[in-house]
Amino acid sequence: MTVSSFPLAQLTAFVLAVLLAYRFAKTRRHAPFPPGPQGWPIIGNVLDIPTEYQWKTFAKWGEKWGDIMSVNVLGQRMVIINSARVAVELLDRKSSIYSDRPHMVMIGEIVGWTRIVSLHNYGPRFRETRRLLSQMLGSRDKVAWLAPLLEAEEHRFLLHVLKDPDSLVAQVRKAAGAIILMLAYGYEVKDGEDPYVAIVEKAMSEVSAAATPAAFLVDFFPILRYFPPWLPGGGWKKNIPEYTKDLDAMCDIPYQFVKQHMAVGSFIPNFTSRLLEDNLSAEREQLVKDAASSFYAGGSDTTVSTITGFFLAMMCYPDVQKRAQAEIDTVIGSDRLPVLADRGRLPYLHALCLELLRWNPVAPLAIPHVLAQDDVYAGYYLPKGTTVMANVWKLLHEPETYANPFNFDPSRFISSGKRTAEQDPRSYAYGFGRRICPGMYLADATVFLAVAMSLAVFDIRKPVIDGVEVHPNMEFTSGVISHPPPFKCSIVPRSAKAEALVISTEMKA
Ligand code: HEM
Repeated sequence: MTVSSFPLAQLTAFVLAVLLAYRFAKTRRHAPFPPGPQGWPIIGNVLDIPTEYQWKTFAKWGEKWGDIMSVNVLGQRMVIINSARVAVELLDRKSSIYSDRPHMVMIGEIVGWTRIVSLHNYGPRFRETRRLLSQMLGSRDKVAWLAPLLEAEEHRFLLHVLKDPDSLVAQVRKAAGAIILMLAYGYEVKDGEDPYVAIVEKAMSEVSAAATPAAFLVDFFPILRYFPPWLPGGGWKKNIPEYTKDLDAMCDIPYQFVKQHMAVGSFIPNFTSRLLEDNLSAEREQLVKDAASSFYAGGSDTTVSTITGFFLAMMCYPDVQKRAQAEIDTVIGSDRLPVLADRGRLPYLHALCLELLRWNPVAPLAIPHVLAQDDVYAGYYLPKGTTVMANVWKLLHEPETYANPFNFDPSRFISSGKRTAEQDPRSYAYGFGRRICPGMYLADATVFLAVAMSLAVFDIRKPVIDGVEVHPNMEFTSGVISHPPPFKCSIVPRSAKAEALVISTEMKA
């Protein structure tokens, strides 16, 4: 093995060099692209793109190269948008051609995640899945019908946090999973370890690790998928069987749960059951199954980041917390918990939820879009197949749009006297055009309930350890989904009455 691996390594290197040279030669034939940093021959800007916090580097590059710029990644062009104007003009207004997704060979094609809507190409299957999701979640009014379920789940969350404040993040995660599993499959999550939550969380953690840009060379050179695993550099293949098995389990097991319960006539109506009532073709059944899994894929980790970030923000900005609590006390009082229908009467709470979306956006670079046909914009040539990334983080920290953008200040979204409210961050935080987040009304409602209910009953403070107040790290993580860093937090009931309210409400829930 050791004797033969040297020529094999050389052979692999040779084949890669040929592939790179071919890609480079192809690229040079193209007309001018939007400007960007000078890259190296063949590999382009690969070495310039950091592996972490890419949105910060892209924002800095934007100062030099402008609102629309481009880089070359191993011969593939990637356009970066650093302004709201360009994002709206391309991704919203020309959405019919800017709504494809990157071709992810490893996680998408080989493991099979292309069955989930976020990785669907723009086409009939994508449109049908979006139509089905929209029937349930596509407007504020539709989500208002789900209010009793969301409120019950957030009540349960309060009780679990009351009993064990140190398990905050686990409880946020569990509540998000419980909402999705109930909506998609009518499945009620058990207390303690839940087997269905474990199945979906495992598949989700695998895809988030594998979906990191440039994680696999095969995404750039699809021919590598046909190389045997024993060649040098073939180690990426070893996880494929496990990843595929876990994805199948995530899609199949909750779906079978619905079918079994429908067969005996005992089920809570849900997204899947509503679509399974007629006799379906095998193809249609597959589509319904995959659409239901898309709920979890899109909604499990995202609201978790925003709600956990809320607890971090409240510790660090006690004045904001006091003002929000004062609003609840005045408008709702202390005899009941806030509900979704109260939102219109709680403008500061509403503004607080907007500021959470803006302050540290959950998806700082959204999900990349891909251009389906050649386009020309502002004199630049953008060929079919170009990956287009909107730097959502930059759009939401633009000083011309948001005064003192690094301050956490909900009042920026409230008009007063001569001051007009700043741009609603939901215009960008949920993405763009035909790919805009299909769960945004659900996310909006879930975040509002978690924030309003928690502030109604808890005081959230920095922990005191050995008599010293501990200041948390505030730097959110890097990644497709950005999370608050781990932190400790003191969560105590605001009063005996608040505590009793949590306990009694849970009994009703
Ligand atoms: C605070 C919470 C959330 C935020 C900030 C958020 C944000 C986003 C963003 C930025 C995208 C990419 C849009 C684009 O490509 O332009 C997206 C896609 C998606 N989101 Fe959300 N999301 C959230 C919650 C949810 C929830 C609760 C669901 C559950 C149904 C969901 C389901 C999806 C799906 C299925 C996609 C893929 C859509 C597609 O590719 O067509 N999201 N989301």
